[in-house]
Amino acid sequence: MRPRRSVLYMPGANERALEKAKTLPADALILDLEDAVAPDAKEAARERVCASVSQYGSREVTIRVNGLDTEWHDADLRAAAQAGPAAVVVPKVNSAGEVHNIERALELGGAPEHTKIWAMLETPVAMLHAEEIAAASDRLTVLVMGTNDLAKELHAEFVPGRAPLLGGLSLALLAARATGKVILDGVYNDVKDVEGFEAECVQGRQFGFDGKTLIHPAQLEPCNRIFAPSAAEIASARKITAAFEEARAAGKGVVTVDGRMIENLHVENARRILDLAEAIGTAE
Ligand SMILES: CC(C)(COP(=O)(O)OP(=O)(O)OC[C@H]1O[C@@H](n2cnc3c(N)ncnc32)[C@H](O)[C@@H]1OP(=O)(O)O)[C@@H](O)C(=O)NCCC(=O)NCCSC(=O)C[C@H](O)C(=O)O
Ligand SMILES: [Mg+2]
Repeated sequence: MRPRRSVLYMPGANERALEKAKTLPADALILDLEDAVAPDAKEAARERVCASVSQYGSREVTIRVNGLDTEWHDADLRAAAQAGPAAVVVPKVNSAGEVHNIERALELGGAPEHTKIWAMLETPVAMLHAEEIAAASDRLTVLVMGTNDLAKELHAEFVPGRAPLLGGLSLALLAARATGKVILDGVYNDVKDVEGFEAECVQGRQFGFDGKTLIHPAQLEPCNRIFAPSAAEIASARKITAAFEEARAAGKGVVTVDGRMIENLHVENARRILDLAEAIGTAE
């Protein structure tokens, strides 16, 4: 299991941020060629980003290309295919057909097998097509929420608790889980609002997101903490797996732990928690 609690965007034209990220505790990075890069800086950013893919140690490094309907998309995809990041992040994916086109372009561009597709879901059409997008290709491994664009398209307001976005978030989560893909929550724009950010991380985790996309280094620590299993969750998961194994050895399929019924499905969840803790390095 690969942890993707914290996934930090960095503007591809910002040399300082690209350098700084080499020391930051992000599980994954998105080197951005899209929204965070001005039109006249797109080509220089593409060159810089592609040249720096291998410089981030164990962090999972991805490149966000410009959208399918832009003049930069084809050249971005060709360059990214050659650079061979862990994934190409594609904004505003709206259909399975678009995923197939991206897949073909990566193959034609000579992308290595390990370069996957992360599709951004950020339009009303994408929400309604979430399952077909998620299921379109084995190369597509991660769905990424684009909540700024989604709010804009919906004419929705940003409010604590995100009520206007919950329908879209739920559809995307259902699609991810139905197709066995990882799913990342959208960004929180107010980098100074620590309390609001933490509340949104907790909400995202409760929803079932695997992690959250971020825009500022200060968001890393709370995000890593909130999306990691707590010590109490790890202890409980250990107790559940141990009790269930004991029960199985005694020929039983169900057992109680601390007064609660435990069946195979709870054990599967406990194992997922232990695998994640192991991958993060907090299992002990
Ligand atoms: C939001 C920012 C513009 C704030 O920048 P700034 O005011 O420079 O921040 P600080 O002065 O507090 O920075 C402190 C140091 O941290 C480095 N830094 C800042 N941000 C990053 C980053 N993202 N990655 C790595 N390092 C970063 C600064 O260089 C400072 O370093 P030092 O000088 O050594 O102290 C800025 O944070 C920023 O640009 N963030 C990313 C914005 C971005 O990428 N936006 C696009 C992606 S989000 C999106 O598109 C959402 C989606 O599509 C949707 O629809 O929702
Ligand atoms: Mg967007």
